[in-house]
Amino acid sequence: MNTLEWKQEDGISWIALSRPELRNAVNYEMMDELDEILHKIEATDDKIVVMTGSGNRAFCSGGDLSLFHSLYTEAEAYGMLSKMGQILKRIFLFPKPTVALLNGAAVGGGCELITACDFRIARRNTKFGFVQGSLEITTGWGGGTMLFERLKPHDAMTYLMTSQLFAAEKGFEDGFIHQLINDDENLEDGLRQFLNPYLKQSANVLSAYKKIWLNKFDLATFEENVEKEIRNCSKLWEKEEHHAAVRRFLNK
Ligand SMILES: CC[C@H](C(=O)O)C(=O)SCCNC(=O)CCNC(=O)[C@H](O)C(C)(C)COP(=O)(O)OP(=O)(O)OC[C@H]1O[C@@H](n2cnc3c(N)ncnc32)[C@H](O)[C@@H]1OP(=O)(O)O
Repeated sequence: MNTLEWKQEDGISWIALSRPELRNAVNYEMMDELDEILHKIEATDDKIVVMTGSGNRAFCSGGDLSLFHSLYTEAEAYGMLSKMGQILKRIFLFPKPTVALLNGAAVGGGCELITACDFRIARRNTKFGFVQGSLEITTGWGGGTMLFERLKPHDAMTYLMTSQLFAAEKGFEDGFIHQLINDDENLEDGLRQFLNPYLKQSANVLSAYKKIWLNKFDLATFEENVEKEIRNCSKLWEKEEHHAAVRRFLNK
């Protein structure tokens, strides 16, 4: 694995996004490795999947703009967006409970990635934000559709429409972040404290309850809405406003 680290410990499968020099931005290799590792984890008797980032600055900064800025047309954008969209759907529908441990900022597609997880845990004052609007696009990996399954509609619309960065405390108030870890606490210890009651259960019990949660979904409509979201983002991607916004970021 070049872009991820995977370890299994005490019933937990840990996945760490590992491109800290680019704030764990997602490239094609990371997508392929994520897909491979999720397949492997599904076959283990691990109870819970924890996804985190390497370094202490970012969980994930979304798509790798230095790479994806070369995608110009709607069709080119759709190819990348739908590839990662499939992986986010896989995480959202994963048969074991999934947890995003925010070691740092989760922005853009990185915020979509944490939304695909069942639980989110963050150190106080960690920032998260669906900043795609500031790049003249919308969520493009399915995270917008998934957010409406995690929050009250008004809060989901505020997160998406304002393109703002929020502190973890705001997410905790809204029920998006499920545990805040204090600055003087070790991040992993704080996670284990949150997970201990879950880890006391068997893998079968945990996956059975995850299945009950997923059974409520009209899967066909969910998948259709994710596809529409990806198509919408692809259309906006092609516009000059988006390309100019990405150039501004890369030339900052
Ligand atoms: C559907 C998803 C959607 C898509 O793929 O279409 C996206 O996700 S679009 C990308 C949206 N993401 C962003 O706009 C986030 C951009 N990054 C940031 O806001 C910051 O980097 C932050 C808050 C994540 C971390 O800030 P910090 O001050 O700690 O770091 P720097 O900004 O100085 O960045 C360090 C270094 O990393 C490079 N970098 C950061 N994010 C990306 C990225 N998404 N793609 C490519 N490169 C990224 C940044 O340019 C710096 O590089 P350097 O060569 O050291 O200047």
